[in-house]
Amino acid sequence: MIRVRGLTKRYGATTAVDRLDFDVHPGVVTGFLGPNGAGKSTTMRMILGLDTPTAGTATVNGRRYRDLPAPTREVGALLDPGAAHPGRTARAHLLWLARGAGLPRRRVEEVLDLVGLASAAHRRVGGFSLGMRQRLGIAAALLGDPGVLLFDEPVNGLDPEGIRWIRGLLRDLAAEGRTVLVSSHLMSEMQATADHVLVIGRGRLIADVGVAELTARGSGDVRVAAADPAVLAAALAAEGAAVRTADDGALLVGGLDAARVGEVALRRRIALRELTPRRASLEEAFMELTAASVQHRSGTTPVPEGSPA
Ligand SMILES: Nc1ncnc2c1ncn2[C@@H]1O[C@H](COP(=O)(O)OP(=O)(O)OP(=O)(O)O)[C@@H](O)[C@H]1O
Repeated sequence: MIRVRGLTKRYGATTAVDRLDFDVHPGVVTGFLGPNGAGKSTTMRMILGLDTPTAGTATVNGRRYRDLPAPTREVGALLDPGAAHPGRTARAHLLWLARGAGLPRRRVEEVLDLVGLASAAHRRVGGFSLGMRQRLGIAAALLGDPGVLLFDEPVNGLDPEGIRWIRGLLRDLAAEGRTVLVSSHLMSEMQATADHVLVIGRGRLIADVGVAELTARGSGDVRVAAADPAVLAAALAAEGAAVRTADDGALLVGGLDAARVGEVALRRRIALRELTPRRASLEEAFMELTAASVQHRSGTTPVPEGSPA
């Protein structure tokens, strides 16, 4: 269990983390979501004792990291996959870590197996792909068999097979009763992986909510394809709807439910090819939540074309 209370970090005039309060519970995957610069890495570094809070506390199993008697057996983390020495083999890197933490040699072979690196254990880390380096970083995090795990952007730069593997691993670790906190700016990834999300923007907590509840809270829209979309779009706009056009020419209608959209089309005698009410995806719900706290926004408004949840 991770507990954060009043956690604050200032760098000069920048407040990177601003009075955060949250708990991360065992047995579920908790996503830590926020746009770039929101303060996710800084928060994780403070939980791991790598940065000192300006104010507030972060504890793991009731103690600050530096007060844990055997930290590697209680908490493991993947922060920077580039951390291993390139000239060392994967096995030598893990043996070095195990020795430092007073862990037995056989644990190194176990974690190499667990992350699928057993056959590459004798190879130098310098020749590893990004995916292999991520696996090695995860092996290091799991070395002490800790009950609390933190992963900072673990899917960054991975191919679909690597992403699928990490997704399964995170879910398995949580199912074993561990506390799993995983940061990401990829909302779609969290929708597939997390049970619960903590959303932050500009160092502040915006939401601490179940994934199902968050997507239900988003406003959603209606997707409608018609023989004459321009006429239908004008008719819907006249009824007060917000109408956008998707890449394939279908209309995405906000502010009216599917029944009303159907009635408007019938009145104008416009044949419909599709009429689909869509729940907001996690990405859309997230965009609504963070719109006010995003630091850098592009000039265009994307039209997410997610499948209905
Ligand atoms: N060592 C530091 N010195 C000064 N400012 C820092 C330092 N570390 C982080 N910051 C600032 O704190 C803010 C939060 O950064 P942080 O890296 O925690 O965000 P993040 O949510 O992890 O984003 P990203 O996904 O881009 O890493 C940013 O404005 C960043 O520039």
